Amino acid sequence: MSMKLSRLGNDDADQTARLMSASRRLIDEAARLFPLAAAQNDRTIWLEAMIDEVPDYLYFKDRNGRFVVANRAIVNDNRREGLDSLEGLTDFDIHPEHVARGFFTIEQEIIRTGKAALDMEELIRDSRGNLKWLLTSKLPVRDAAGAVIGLVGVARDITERKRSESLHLGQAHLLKMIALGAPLAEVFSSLILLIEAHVPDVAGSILLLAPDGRHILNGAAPNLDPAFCKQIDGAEIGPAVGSCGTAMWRGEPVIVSDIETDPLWAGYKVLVAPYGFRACWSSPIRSYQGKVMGTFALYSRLPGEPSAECMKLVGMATHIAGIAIERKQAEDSIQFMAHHDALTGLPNRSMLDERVASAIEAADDSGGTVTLAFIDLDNFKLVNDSLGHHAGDELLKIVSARMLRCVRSGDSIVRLGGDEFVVLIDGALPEGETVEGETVEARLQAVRDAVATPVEIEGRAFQVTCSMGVASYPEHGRNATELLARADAAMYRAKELGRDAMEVFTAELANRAHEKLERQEELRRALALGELFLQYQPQMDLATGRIFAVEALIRWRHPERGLVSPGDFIPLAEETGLIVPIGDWTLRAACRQNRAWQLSGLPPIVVSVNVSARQFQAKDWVERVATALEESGLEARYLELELTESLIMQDVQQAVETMHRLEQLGVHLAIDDFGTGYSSLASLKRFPVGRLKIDRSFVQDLPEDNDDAAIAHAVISLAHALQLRVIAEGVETREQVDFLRAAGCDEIQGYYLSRPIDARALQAILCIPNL
Ligand SMILES: Nc1nc2c(ncn2[C@@H]2O[C@H](COP(=O)(O)O[C@H]3[C@@H](O)[C@H](n4cnc5c(=O)[nH]c(N)nc54)O[C@@H]3COP(=O)(O)O)[C@@H](O)[C@H]2O)c(=O)[nH]1
Repeated sequence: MSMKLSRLGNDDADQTARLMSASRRLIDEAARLFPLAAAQNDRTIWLEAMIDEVPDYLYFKDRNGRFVVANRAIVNDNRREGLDSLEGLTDFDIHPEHVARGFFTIEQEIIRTGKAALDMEELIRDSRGNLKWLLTSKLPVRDAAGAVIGLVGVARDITERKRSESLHLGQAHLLKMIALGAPLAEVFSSLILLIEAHVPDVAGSILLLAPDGRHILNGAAPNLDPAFCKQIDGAEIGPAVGSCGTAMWRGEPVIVSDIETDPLWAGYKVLVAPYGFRACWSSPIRSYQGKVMGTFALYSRLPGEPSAECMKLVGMATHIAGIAIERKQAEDSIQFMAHHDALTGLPNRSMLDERVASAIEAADDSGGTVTLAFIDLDNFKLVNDSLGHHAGDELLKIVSARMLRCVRSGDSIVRLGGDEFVVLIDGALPEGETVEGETVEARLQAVRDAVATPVEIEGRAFQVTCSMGVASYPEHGRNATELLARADAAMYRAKELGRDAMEVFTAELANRAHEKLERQEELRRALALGELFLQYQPQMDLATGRIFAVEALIRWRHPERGLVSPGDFIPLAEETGLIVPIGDWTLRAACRQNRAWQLSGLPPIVVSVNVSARQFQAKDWVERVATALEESGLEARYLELELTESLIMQDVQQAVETMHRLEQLGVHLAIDDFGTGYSSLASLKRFPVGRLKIDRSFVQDLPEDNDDAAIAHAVISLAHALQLRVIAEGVETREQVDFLRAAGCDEIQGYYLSRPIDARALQAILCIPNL
């Protein structure tokens, strides 16, 4: 028995041990007294007086299950009218048949086997109708000869413990439901049922505050009539809108103890009257930050106020409901973010695939068609570069909203990223097919017109057009990927044709797209097979005539097409991202070559390397430069990186930070093609660069062209004012050299000095003292 007792809590074990020892004494006493029981003597009186003081049930039954002795606790809980004692009764007299049968079976087993049954949990209903949990032990009683003559029972009321256990289990179950993402309505129903199981005669309800913060939405009310709930759904909250509408409005609990008389229910009591509810106690459900998200209410058929215990349960319920709602909201917002673009709120690429797939499915069922239009804004970069990202974002939001207004509810506008959008429409363009009385072409034209309507941002008005490429299902592609690729190819064609145009995919475009893919593969192979190599073009100091630097220029020796100029493959490499590995290769090869020249005894020079935006924006770009230097053994001061204005202007802040990190490495920085971009003079002074390179386009018509001459003068004086050196590129003639020297230009590069040549040929030039 001690082993069994050890399974109980300390308190329970002590008490049970105490009761068991009292029972044992009672057993001894009863065995001694039994033959005389009919004529109770004085000793039984004091014995009964003693056991009557014990708050637990204590009784002795004969072999037939008849009570011989029963203490006051069990008698009180099973009192029937006109009955002061249980003596002579059996469980069949005081419990329903099925309950009594259960007790009887166990007791007969104890009597038959002589073995005790310990710590049994039993559920009974007492004479007041209350359900009670008992922890019961029953032990056989033997006479002097060892024969079982009956049994002693000890039972303790453990209803409170069971109640709190079931509450804890219920809470744990609810939290598990929430964690596993069970539907909110199911969580709410379970929560309400849990509270209803612990508060007698109430019906629970959870209402939610709509996202507009003004209206009530049904949450759950498993034991309220759905017709009643329907009447409340959508009601506007306010200072006198029943208990819940008022609790949401006030943001505090509203306890209405009599619906019939309370003014808060004046306009609503007729709704609840048919269901017989007289009291309604409602408490707000709040978010972690305290925002009201709904209410938890209990309806009672009796007028009155809730007990403190009941309000404690309501507090627990509002807390759990709050967690469930917040968890659902977080899940919804993650879900939304995964499928929508954060800036414009439009569906994103992942949603496009789904929508195209279901549009295709619907088209297959109806024998219809689907049109996909790829849109790229034409002058978006200009806005971003000149007015900054904030203005660019504003523009994207305005254009998105306008496009949305041009399409029907069944159509989709998707933002792919940057300034690229997709319009998805049921129906095909080429046949001029009409959807709801309007041709698809007219609808797409409306989108283009909406984009092209002038916009005013930060007090400045401007116009943005778009290039649109269109592909249709089933004519141009069988799935989202194919349709998108073809619409994209058509959009590129529209750009090539001068922008602000709409192009439909054609077989010719299909060939071009195929060719492009092939060229991309060829370029990838070229890098792997070593078909790329570098040429170097010298740069001369005009004051000393010394070749102080060279620009590294990439070349491709194509096995069939011969020498391919970078102008033919760098744009493709940039578009496809291949520029990153190609640029890495160029950087490492240029550093290695420069170090090789130094080791061969030539006077040290700087090697200048072109950098693309994609390379520069790579997170580990500075580390890549450091690695190239380390691997080659070249000192950082013999490397210069040429950055274009447009590259820097894509994100000035980020660019300046990266430039500073490169400067700390000791690398020189120059701005290439100066004058062709849109760098503001104000930001120029923030860039840690050493040189400006005047673009070839301003040099080629010098000295005759007055405009170019003026530009060259302006760039030179600006650079000098900022303590920068100036190099002119594309210098081909003696006249140009003379003009530039007279204008104060520091350095030159161009065919006048030398075309780009390979490393060995350049070595020969470097050996010539001064040009
Ligand atoms: N990201 C990288 N870009 C690179 C790399 N190598 C080259 N490039 C870029 O490709 C563009 C075309 O380059 P290329 O055909 O090599 O033309 C260069 C020179 O050959 C040319 N040049 C030089 N002097 C003259 C001249 O007197 N007349 C004349 N008509 N052309 C001349 O100019 C080009 C150099 O331009 P720049 O870089 O702006 O100094 C070109 O944009 C290259 O930048 C690479 O490795 N990575």
